[in-house]
Amino acid sequence: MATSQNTSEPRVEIVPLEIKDVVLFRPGRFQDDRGWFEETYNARRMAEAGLALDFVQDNQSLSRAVGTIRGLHFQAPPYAQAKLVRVVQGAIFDVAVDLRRASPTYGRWVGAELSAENGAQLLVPRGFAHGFVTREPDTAVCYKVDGFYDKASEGGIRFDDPDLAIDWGIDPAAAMLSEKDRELPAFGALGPIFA
Ligand SMILES: Cc1cn([C@H]2C[C@H](O)[C@@H](COP(=O)(O)OP(=O)(O)O[C@H]3O[C@H](C)C(=O)[C@H](O)[C@H]3O)O2)c(=O)[nH]c1=O
Repeated sequence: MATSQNTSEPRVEIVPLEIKDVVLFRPGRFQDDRGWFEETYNARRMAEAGLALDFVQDNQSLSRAVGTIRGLHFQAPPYAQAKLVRVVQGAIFDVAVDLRRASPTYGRWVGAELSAENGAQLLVPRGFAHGFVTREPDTAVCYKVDGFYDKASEGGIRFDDPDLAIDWGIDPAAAMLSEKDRELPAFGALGPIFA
């Protein structure tokens, strides 16, 4: 009978990004001959890393086509949401846009490659718009939010806004979008939503 060997101890890896409040990290995987095990979320470890949030809802979406873009979305206060995003199947380029008027990085975006393979997670604080483009077919994205869904407070910005100039790595004309996302307003049309 084969027995598995535990070949490595995981450690949380935090990768600094250009917008310091958006955090990219990897919880760490216990690798052995069978594969791996990972604590994908641990409230105590998040608190120890200074990333404590009270998540109240888990979401999951499946996007079948490569080049599917979901976003850029946010919920306005008092229903703003921080998000902890990870990919359980496939891969995305995940993007956060700083909408906090008082922020030195207001109107700036930051992105990271998240995949089932790399196990990376992106923590997007309240005050940001969030969106992603899929890099593989049948990509499943799971994310925790710290505020309940509130349709009336939903807002968004069109993915190809020229002022944001997000490099999605695809031809914008080839993007798969929902009708809702095709109709999203320009960044310049946003009012003062987040202080
Ligand atoms: C977000 C959400 C949606 N819905 C319903 C509303 C629609 O009938 C249906 C699809 O919603 P939507 O087209 O907004 O789904 P996405 O385009 O994936 O939106 C999400 O994509 C980007 C990347 C985000 O960061 C947001 O969390 C979220 O806006 O699910 C719910 O019932 N609860 C929810 O929390």
